[in-house]
Amino acid sequence: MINVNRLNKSVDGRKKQILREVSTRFEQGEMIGVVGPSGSGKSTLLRCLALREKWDGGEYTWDGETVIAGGGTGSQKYRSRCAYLEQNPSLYPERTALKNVLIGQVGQTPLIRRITGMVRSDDYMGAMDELEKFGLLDKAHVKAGKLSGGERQRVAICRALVHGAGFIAADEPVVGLDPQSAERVLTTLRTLCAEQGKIVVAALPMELAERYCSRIWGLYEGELKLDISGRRLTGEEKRSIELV
Ligand SMILES: Nc1ncnc2c1ncn2[C@@H]1O[C@H](COP(=O)(O)OP(=O)(O)OP(=O)(O)O)[C@@H](O)[C@H]1O
Repeated sequence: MINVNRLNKSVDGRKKQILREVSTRFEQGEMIGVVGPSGSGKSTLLRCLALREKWDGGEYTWDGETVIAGGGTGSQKYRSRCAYLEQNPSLYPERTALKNVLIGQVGQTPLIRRITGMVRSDDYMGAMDELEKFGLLDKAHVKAGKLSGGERQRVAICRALVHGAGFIAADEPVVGLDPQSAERVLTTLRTLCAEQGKIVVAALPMELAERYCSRIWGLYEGELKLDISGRRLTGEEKRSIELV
């Protein structure tokens, strides 16, 4: 169980408030779609939840353990359990898919390992197993720069899992993908929740959140205005977050 109590976030020396008093709780196995108009704070919320941004105030607990109390970014111990997937995953283009999976993501793996690319041999088997599960075995030795957008997203998901992420925050993970690749990425994420108890929070267009997520959060001007189970939004709900 992850508990968020009164998360506040501002920028520009606290002049501009981006997230306001966001409180919620969620559990293993949930796939949550975050919807809202442009600028409503979706990316900021994801980065705060994945401990990639400093909180101005609020409390964050995981299974009763305090991650953040009264603001801050939390410790490396918790940061390494979260993955933050960007729209265009930042893979090393000249390194293979396998190597990208092995050496990990900023915030999740130590700097020395990312620079040198040093890996342990048992990690190699784990990474190959993960790539196989995601239908990427034939891409393991292809340079990341030569992969399609959907393949890159799936490599980034594998990388997160190999490095022990239990919580994945995905910022518009299917932007720019063709419908088939988008479906594959979202089905992959949904399977991780259903079968492995991972938690995924993803900023998505409303129609995709309605179709793939078990729960939907609606943000408007930094406030969590909607928190409903995954289903079609009513007209009133859409109007409450100005998505009509
Ligand atoms: N570092 C920053 N400095 C100043 N303003 C910022 C900063 N980060 C975000 N903002 C502003 O905060 C608001 C929320 O931004 P955020 O990217 O979280 O929204 P979003 O809902 O993800 O938007 P979009 O759907 O367009 O990606 C926007 O008005 C944005 O311009």
